[in-house]
Amino acid sequence: MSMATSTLTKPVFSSSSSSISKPTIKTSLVSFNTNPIILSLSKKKRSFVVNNVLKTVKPTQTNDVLGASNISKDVGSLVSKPTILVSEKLGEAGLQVLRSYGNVECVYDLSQQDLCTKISACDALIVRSGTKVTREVFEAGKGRLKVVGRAGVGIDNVDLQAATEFGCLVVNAPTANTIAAAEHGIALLAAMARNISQADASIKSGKWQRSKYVGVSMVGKTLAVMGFGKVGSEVARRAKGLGMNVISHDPYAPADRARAIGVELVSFDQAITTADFISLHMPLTPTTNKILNDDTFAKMKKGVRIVNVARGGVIDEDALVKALDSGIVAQAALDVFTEEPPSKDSKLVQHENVTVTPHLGASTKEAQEGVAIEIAEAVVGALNGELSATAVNAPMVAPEVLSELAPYVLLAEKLGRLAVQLVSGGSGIKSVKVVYRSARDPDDLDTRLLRAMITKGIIEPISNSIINLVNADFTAKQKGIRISEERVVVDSSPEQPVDSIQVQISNVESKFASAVSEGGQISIEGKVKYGVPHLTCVGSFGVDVSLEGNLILCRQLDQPGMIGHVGNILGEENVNVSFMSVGRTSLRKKAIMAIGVDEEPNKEALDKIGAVPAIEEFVFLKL
Ligand SMILES: NC(=O)C1=CN([C@@H]2O[C@H](COP(=O)(O)OP(=O)(O)OC[C@H]3O[C@@H](n4cnc5c(N)ncnc54)[C@H](O)[C@@H]3O)[C@@H](O)[C@H]2O)C=CC1
Ligand SMILES: O=C(O)C(=O)COP(=O)(O)O
Repeated sequence: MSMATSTLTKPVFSSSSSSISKPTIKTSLVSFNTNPIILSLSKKKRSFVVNNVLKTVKPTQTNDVLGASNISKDVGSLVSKPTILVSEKLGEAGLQVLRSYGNVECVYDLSQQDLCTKISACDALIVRSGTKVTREVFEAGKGRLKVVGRAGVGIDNVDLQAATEFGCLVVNAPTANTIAAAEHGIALLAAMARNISQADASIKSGKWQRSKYVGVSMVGKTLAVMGFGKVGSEVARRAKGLGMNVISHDPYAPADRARAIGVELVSFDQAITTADFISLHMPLTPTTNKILNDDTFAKMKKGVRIVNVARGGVIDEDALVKALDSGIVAQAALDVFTEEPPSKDSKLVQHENVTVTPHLGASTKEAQEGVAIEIAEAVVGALNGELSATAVNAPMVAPEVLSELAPYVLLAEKLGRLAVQLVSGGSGIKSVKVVYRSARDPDDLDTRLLRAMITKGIIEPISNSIINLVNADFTAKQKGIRISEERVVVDSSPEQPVDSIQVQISNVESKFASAVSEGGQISIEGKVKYGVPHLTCVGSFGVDVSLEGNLILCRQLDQPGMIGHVGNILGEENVNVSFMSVGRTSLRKKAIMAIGVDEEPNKEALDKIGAVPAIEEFVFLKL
């Protein structure tokens, strides 16, 4: 089969028409809700037309993989600044970063109901540990809430599953409060060993009880650090400086990192049975929930001392009270509680052998400023459509990979969008196959971003879902769409990450029969040329049309004058043609004409195209 392609940047006008056979399959306009019209897309600014007025907005990334330009389908919200709700105290430096970007509302101590009400008008939410970001919050923020920033490490107060389902990115600030938390752990350890808070309260109540508050020494004692991550390892380092023998349990920590600071990694049981002091530094997860309980306390050395600056939930608090009462645990120093604040009459808090602080681990001036800046930058980046290095519920894509893939991301989304419009009925899609042709080794090509954007292109036109890198796979699965990928190594330049992307949709009827390949699937293929996405193949027909504006695909008998004829019709209706390309299977037989148009042709124009006798079928597609 020979395939010839000719490409013209402007239509060639000719009045010749032909009167060969009647059209067989005709289709009409496919209309979708689309995003605001982006008129200029430069690194410096974006311009939008709203009520006939040209407006510009802050710089944004062109590779908007998080769908930030899709925050709302309302154009007005795009030209106004995003609204960022800060629901807990945040350092001033971070607030300044946020204020220079959006409207910042700081409203603290919101009830769950008030948070849900407020969130529906917010693009971003910044929280610390005190705000419960539940499924209801994500439901209320649906369609607008784009990112939740956790100004700190622990994200156990955020329903990550719900965030993912609603396509909301969750970012945290994992590094800026490490030292503060470690220092607080050490402070609690020393304060507990020397009865500082109890002695302080005693002397302030007029007593002088020197013999009552004899403490224990730390030097030479064994400290078990449970969780050898950022905080745990800094606690270990400091405890070594105090002359303690430090062991650690962390199933995921590399032994050489521990060894480097003189810490032995041991099993959970070995840690808790040999320790004089236990310091907890693991996240609260279903596995670590109540990891210290009746059974584990029973295994500990009598008189063990426990520090918790991780999360209250890692300890069964009732079991700890029992262990304190029985003397298994001599003392505990707690910064965190299952319920915060704990009830006033909490037996644990009131226990004379317990030292407590109100979740102060991260509360140093330095840490709060650092965390605030870290989270503000991550949130602003996310609102710009960038992927954050601290994304908690999205695949990490390195910035260099992101920038390299940028034009392919656009191509992927447009191919998905085109492919779905070729399906008759626009629904019932079960199986999508994506074929990437690339000279790269498959290990050097991260296709998650491309797959997500194809999924976005396929699903968004046929549903109310807003798809981005966060929720693409989840939503596809939920809608019963199986997306498989195939890599074909081709002999082209490995400089380019991808040579071509082909999207195939199987087991569906097409409203444009020529888009169905010999294998029976709807199949379209595209390439990036000079940084611009192009459609290069429709079914078995080769074409070459840049994927900008809208597209008309016509199948006609290959004969002179067709381009001019259709171009004339569009010209008469004031529709500007940006690109034209003809692909044919063999001379004077069937040909496909791909016409890029800036405007959406009206019904009359489309009817006139349909009435051209040589045109057998056509479809208008919105990109
Ligand atoms: N009290 C406070 O104000 C603060 C509390 N934190 C809490 O401290 C904890 C640790 O924070 P980072 O060190 O920054 O996190 P990280 O992620 O660097 O370290 C956590 C470590 O726990 C380990 N881990 C996971 N499951 C474990 C298990 N079952 N047993 C033992 N180890 C396990 C992980 O492998 C990881 O190495 C978090 O829960 C965080 O929320 C952090 C900062 C301040
Ligand atoms: O970063 C963490 O995990 C913390 O626990 C700190 O919490 P906060 O931001 O002080 O409410």
